[in-house]
Amino acid sequence: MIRVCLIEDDPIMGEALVQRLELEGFAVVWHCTGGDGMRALAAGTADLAVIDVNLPDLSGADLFARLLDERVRIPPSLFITGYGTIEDAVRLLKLGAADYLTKPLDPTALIAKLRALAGVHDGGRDRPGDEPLGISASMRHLAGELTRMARHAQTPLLIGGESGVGKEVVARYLHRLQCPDAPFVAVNCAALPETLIEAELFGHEKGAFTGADRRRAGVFEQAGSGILFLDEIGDMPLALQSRLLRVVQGRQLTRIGGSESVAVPARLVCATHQDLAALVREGRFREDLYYRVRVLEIRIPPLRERPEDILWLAERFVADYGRRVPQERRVLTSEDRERLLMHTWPGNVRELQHTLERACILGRGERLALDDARDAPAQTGLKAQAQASERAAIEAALAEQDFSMTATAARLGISRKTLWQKMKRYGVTRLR
Ligand SMILES: Nc1ncnc2c1ncn2[C@@H]1O[C@H](COP(=O)(O)OP(=O)(O)OP(=O)(O)O)[C@@H](O)[C@H]1O
Repeated sequence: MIRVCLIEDDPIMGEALVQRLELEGFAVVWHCTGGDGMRALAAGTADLAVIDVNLPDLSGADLFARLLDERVRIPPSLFITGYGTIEDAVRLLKLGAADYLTKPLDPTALIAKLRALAGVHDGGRDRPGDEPLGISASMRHLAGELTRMARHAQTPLLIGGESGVGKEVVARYLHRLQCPDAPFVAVNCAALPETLIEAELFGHEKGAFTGADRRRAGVFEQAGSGILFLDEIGDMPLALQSRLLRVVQGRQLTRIGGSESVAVPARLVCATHQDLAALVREGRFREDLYYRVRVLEIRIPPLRERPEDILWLAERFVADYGRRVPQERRVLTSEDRERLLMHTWPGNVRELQHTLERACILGRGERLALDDARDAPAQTGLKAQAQASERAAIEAALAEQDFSMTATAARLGISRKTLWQKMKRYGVTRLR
């Protein structure tokens, strides 16, 4: 059983935490003053500590600093701060705290963090829909909304949010909640060649066009009664948007070259990092389709707006690496945590994941090489220079072509798919 030393002076909060922690299978010893807590930690009988920063006799931070001075082996410690600012958290992490939570305290988030620190998995993680999206209030709220939305299995949903925030992860979460045994089919409208999108979506009959040597079901059909995830819906060519609208409205389609109507029971979940309303105003996205696909709508906040998720995700990515490469298990130090919290993550979760993957690969022993990872794409050498100028050319062409994927790809003489892949590789987004 994991032993938790709880240092909390508020009697109501302390009692509630003891009850909840014991219910979750932790053994808790509760101390109401900093002095008592310090002596308990010095005795070395706890596996984890939960420490309120504001204690009557000495602050949680002072308590921690004194134990450090006395060279006590302090267990991984999670602080409860009343201020909720990153600066406070960073100060505590600098001292060596494992993590922090802000008041009002979310007990479920506390349990998740304690389990992560103790290296145990959530008991229910393997149940469908239980894999959490994050521990921040906004991601928990979003998970709750998805639970409600899962009950309306045919209503289209639009997921907005910057590139790399986890739109596909959220769509898959909805799928686990709604229909885990039905298909989940994902299509990226920006990566598909324009000439193939129609056949890919709606399928075709044998002989419908040159090369159509057999009947083929499109993704709408492949999704059956599951979920069809159309990523980057803002990049759907205008000509196809009216056809998509007809299918979404009538819930049936006709394959290219065919006449038979095929029922479409799948739920349509679209995603975009663009401002669809602005695309409508510019005449690049049909207004009627816009209203049709966003009957339900959610926006995933960028990582910088939910800093509580940064360390939680980071722990998961490092643990994932350890599972994949057991001979190279790495551990985040307090300096690593501090550095991760200070960065604003313009590339969101994807950037965090890639940074930690590189830091794990380049690390040694238990240590991650976070600095080296952040500097990895350093602009030295011929190859790096060629890549830097390729990236600059892509950014310039995108701006020149008003961020249209099709026009930019044509301007650069490459396919939309290649353009998409290069943008992903260089972390180029199309935000104005
Ligand atoms: N909550 C999460 N938990 C674990 N991994 C996540 C989470 N959110 C995002 N990721 C990871 O971050 C990466 C980007 O996520 P995803 O592809 O869902 O983002 P996106 O918003 O759809 O990106 P894009 O707009 O570029 O298509 C993926 O590798 C995904 O596994």
